[in-house]
Amino acid sequence: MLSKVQFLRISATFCAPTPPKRSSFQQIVTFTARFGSRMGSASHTTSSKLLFRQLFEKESSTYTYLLADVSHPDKPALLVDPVDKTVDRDVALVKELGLKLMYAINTHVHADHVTGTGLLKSKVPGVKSIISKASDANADLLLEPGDKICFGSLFLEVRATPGHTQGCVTYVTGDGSEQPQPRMAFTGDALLIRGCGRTDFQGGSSDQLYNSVHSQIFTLPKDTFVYPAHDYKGFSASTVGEEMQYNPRLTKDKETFKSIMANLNLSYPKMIDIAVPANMVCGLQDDETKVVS
Ligand SMILES: N[C@@H](CCC(=O)N[C@@H](CSS)C(=O)NCC(=O)O)C(=O)O
Repeated sequence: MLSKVQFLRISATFCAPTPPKRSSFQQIVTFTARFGSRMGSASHTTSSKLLFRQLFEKESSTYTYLLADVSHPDKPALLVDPVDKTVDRDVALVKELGLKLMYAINTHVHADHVTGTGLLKSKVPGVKSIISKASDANADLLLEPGDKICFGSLFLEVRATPGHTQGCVTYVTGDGSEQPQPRMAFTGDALLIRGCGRTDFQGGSSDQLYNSVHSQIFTLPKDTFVYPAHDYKGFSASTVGEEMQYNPRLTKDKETFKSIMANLNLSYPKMIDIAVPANMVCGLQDDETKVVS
């Protein structure tokens, strides 16, 4: 029997070049982009076939992202960084849009809110939870850098971007003619718009975060859209080029960055003692029937 990690590796290998088949992922189809956000429609276009929604949870200022391949007969979908408090909204939206939710994915073990992953698994049969192996958290599928998450003909690739936490990853839409253009990077808390995640707990390291952003995100094409897990300033999206030019922390040299991060003087997130243990089991405690709320 294959382990979960082996399963993912095989999916990744077969994902892009596999000719269309009838079921689940590993399919190559075409898609139509439909954008929306809490601040109105995003002002950009991407390749057709992709349905994309940016959703917001106001207490923790968290963005959740819904992506689906609507040209595929099953309309396979995934949610990035769902929040427990807004799961009912997200499930209703998935239903209204006629999507088949396959994956509930986290960019990292959040400290400020409980992930919606566990609730989604209990409310939508068949949904698989996903997080990085480096997070040491439990989930159905544990990712390593380079792995791909396929939904229909589309996929996200996994880039390791530790520094805010040890297991942070950034999910980037695929590179290829059938994938959305410009590319889209779901950066979690590694890169925020004109900011970045703090580095003072959960194995955080400003040295590592600087390296992660510069090597894994700032090397993407400049027109790549940046979609973070949080925003505290009223922004909804940025681009790699914009952040390379205007990010007040990450445009500095590494030593200046480290000094900025060491002097943020932020108070600990209010929910940290509840959120971290709950999120280490993807929002489920003990077993899949006991859900943290
Ligand atoms: N006040 C909020 C927590 C705000 C916070 O610390 N945000 C984190 C991401 S969630 S762990 C962060 O990295 N912020 C960076 C920054 O520069 O603000 C609460 O109590 O939940």
